[in-house]
Amino acid sequence: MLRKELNIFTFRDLLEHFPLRHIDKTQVNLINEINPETEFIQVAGTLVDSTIIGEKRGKRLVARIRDKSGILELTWFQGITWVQKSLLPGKDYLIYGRCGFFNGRPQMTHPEMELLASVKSAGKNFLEPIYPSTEKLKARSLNGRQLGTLTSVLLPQVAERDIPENLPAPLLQQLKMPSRYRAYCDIHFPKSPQDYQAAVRRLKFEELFIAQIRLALIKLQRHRYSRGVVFEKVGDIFTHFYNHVLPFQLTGAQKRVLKEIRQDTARGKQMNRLVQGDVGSGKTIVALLTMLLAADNGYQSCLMAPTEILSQQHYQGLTALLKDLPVTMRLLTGSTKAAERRKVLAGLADGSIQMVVGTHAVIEESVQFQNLGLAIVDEQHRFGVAQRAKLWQKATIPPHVLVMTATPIPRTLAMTAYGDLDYSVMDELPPGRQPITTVHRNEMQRAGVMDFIRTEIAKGRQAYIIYPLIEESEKLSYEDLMQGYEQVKSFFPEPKYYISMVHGRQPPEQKEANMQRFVTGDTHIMVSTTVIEVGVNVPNASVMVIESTEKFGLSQLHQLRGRVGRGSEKSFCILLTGERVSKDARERIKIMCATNDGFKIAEKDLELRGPGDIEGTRQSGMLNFKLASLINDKAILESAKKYAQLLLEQDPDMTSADNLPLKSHLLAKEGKTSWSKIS
Ligand SMILES: Nc1ncnc2c1ncn2[C@@H]1O[C@H](COP(=O)(O)OP(=O)(O)OP(=O)(O)O)[C@@H](O)[C@H]1O
Repeated sequence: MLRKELNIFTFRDLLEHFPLRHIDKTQVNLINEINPETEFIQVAGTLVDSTIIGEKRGKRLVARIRDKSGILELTWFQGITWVQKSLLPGKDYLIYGRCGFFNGRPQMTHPEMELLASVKSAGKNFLEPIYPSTEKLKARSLNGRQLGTLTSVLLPQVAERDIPENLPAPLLQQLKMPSRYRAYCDIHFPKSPQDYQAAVRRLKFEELFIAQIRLALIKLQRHRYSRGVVFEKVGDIFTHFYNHVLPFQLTGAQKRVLKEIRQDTARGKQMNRLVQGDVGSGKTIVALLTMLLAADNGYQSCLMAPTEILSQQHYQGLTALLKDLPVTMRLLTGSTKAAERRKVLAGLADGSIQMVVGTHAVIEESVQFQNLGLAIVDEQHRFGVAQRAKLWQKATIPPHVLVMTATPIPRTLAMTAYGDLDYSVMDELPPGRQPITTVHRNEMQRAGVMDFIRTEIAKGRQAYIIYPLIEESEKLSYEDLMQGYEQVKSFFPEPKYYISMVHGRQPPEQKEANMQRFVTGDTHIMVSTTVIEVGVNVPNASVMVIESTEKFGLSQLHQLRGRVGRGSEKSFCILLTGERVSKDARERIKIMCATNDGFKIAEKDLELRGPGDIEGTRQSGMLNFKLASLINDKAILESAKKYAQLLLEQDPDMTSADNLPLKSHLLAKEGKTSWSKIS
């Protein structure tokens, strides 16, 4: 039962099934004293009766408890039959749980219940642990409190040597943390709230510290043992481009990142850098300058984008900038025609093509480079780690890898999910950009929104109207899009207005042609699904209308909004919804209207959804912590990172006596025998 319900297989699993909270058993609330401010309550009373009421989805079990001051209703929606069987009317119970109010009366849903007699006879600690449990287990006398009985029997059998220390003693002393054994005892059965806090802090630190050590180690091993091609000079191509072609001054952030890349690529080790830049922060030019650096040093480079459209756009933009330079760039995607493909492959193999832009077609087996020195992945979270790894195998000395992402990730998440990469942030927008004004409008205000688009078009601007199409195959949203398109056409009739439409069901050439008409300004409005979400650059577009905003997540909304405000004109984002909007969607809209800062939005996204759902981090097992939270434990994480780095700086092989226990713990955890195998 424990296995099935809680994944508890061993004694260790039980020890690591940590309590949710502790309750002070001496504190009992009287029913008539409960008020809406009381969150958790503990009541002692007699079970009056229990009845199953309602039908189908409304079916529930309601029981009544009486103490000397009044009656309290308890409700269950799940495990109804199990629970009713276990309840004994006329007996005294101790009841614990979160209290709500319904029709002015206190009510508890799915409370913890225990016979008062058994609580008294057990004579437990006064700070009693409450464990996560399930309705099935509760009905089998293994509720959140009773699980504690199992642990209280187990823990005294466990000796200090069974839970050996894994952190270095000097570190524990410095941070005034309890031993690992003490922490395990105190997290279950603390003598005081302070002991409990100290235990939790120690165990959270341990989790985060070990994760940070592991990440730092991977990075360290790469810096130590990897070989990388050397870009030793800034040559004529780069210099000419920088002085004569580059159409603007680089921002401070662009210069800083370029400098970091210069350092990485000059030291004979493989670069593995993640550049995280907010939408429109100018990552493409940094990519191009790095490719020029590779060319100056006689190396080929490739730039991979997540979609055909983006590859084509990058290719067109970059070749226009390169036209007077002695380098050849080609495009290679899934839809490259066979004859052209053969030419590109031959050119890459004999070195006559120095740069290739494309989709993941670039990393297929058949693509051989003469001397690939740099691979840039414009990731936007669509390329998996496995694909990146594939790139590295293409050359005897692996190429430098630069991953660029336009989805800002909160610092805590980045430190954990990308801690093994070198990491730069581009948090500065090019000068002259005006903040985008974002507003929320509902269906009733649609005509006003269309009028607004007309006034912007009259000023020479262009507009996007975006529909949610979660899956391109989804019939319903496809029909929505088509209906929307007809509606937009009726508001904006030809020949005064022209509209482009782009969606995933179109053949690539048609998609590209429609896109191109919008890019060149031949059409005024782009009606599209989220295929334009990432990377499209039309600086003249000043209005972004998002239909059914409630269906989009925050980071997606931010990406979409980032398609406007890319020139010097004032831009607007209009978030359209139906009249009724869920609380969550309202919260997202509020954040979007309040800020344009992708990093702030990412923080909020993390708070609202938790780390497991944040885009790009899903595959990362690194984020599954038992106790630590990347939202609430920022300070512990920062300190774990600091001490992990310090430790490896002082003792990179962990050979000192103090660090040996940690080393063996890590190796055991990884199932490895030697240090160099951790990767
Ligand atoms: N330093 C700069 N000064 C002025 N304009 C710049 C600068 N850097 C880039 N730009 C321009 O800003 C626009 C956005 O740049 P780019 O497309 O590289 O952004 P990005 O970071 O890739 O954004 P996204 O991820 O949203 O596509 C482009 O039109 C580019 O030419």
